[in-house]
Amino acid sequence: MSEQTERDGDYEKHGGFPVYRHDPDNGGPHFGRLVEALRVVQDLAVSTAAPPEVVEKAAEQAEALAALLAPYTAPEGQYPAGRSLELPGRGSLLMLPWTAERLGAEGVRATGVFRRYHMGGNGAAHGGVLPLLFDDLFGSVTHAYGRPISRTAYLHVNYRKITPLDTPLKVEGKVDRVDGRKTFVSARLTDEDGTLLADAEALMVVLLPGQP
Ligand SMILES: CCCCC/C=C\C/C=C\C/C=C\C/C=C\CCCC(=O)SCCNC(=O)CCNC(=O)[C@H](O)C(C)(C)COP(=O)(O)OP(=O)(O)OC[C@H]1O[C@@H](n2cnc3c(N)ncnc32)[C@H](O)[C@@H]1OP(=O)(O)O
Repeated sequence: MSEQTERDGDYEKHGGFPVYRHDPDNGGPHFGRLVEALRVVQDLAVSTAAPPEVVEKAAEQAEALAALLAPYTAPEGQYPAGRSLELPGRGSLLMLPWTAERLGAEGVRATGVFRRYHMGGNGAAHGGVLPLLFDDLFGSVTHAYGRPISRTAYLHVNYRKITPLDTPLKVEGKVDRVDGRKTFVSARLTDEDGTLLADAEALMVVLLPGQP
């Protein structure tokens, strides 16, 4: 493997995408703990008003943590973040810390909560995190359906009700229709009572050989 991320034009008939494989170790024994601790830090970073001496100490510790990890930067597809299927958000801080409960051709279901870090205004989830949730779900839906690697061409979200924080929620997505390179998908976000909070539909387009 070269210094560059491995790219294979015929990577399971996908486009010119880096090779991604599930990390069966989920990053090893401590990775999930690290990601959760960092999520707590994110929650606190957006919701604390600490005095300057505490902020200074926190900044020093954050800088020390960054310096500890920096030597281990790896090429795309070769670090556990995003590939650790058993961890919330697949171990990626970018993703919502949700867990897939069903992952198959019939559809994908995930459960989780929006946390303090995801707040928009007045105690509700930020409108921008719902498309993130749906977009990532649609990647999984398309993959689990057995479609080659595809990119989102459009994503439409209907915000039906305020999405609460710290409340167990469920999202379910499925393939509605396939037409050549096009996969039409849809999903619903509901609370535990089944109340519809948002729904979305998207078009995923299969990448051509070598397409980024
Ligand atoms: C993640 C799992 C990790 C765990 C590890 C385990 C396994 C891993 C294995 C696999 C990983 C699984 C999933 C993750 C993989 C990938 C996810 C990546 C998701 C993204 O990263 S997403 C980022 C945001 N996304 C973009 O950044 C797209 C930018 N964009 C483009 O790259 C082009 O735009 C493209 C390619 C979309 C199309 O371009 P193009 O030139 O190839 O094709 P063209 O334009 O001809 O469209 C073909 C047909 O789609 C119709 N069409 C197109 N666009 C339309 C629209 N907007 N509305 C209505 N119809 C549309 C046309 O009308 C035509 O239809 P028709 O054939 O009927 O005429």
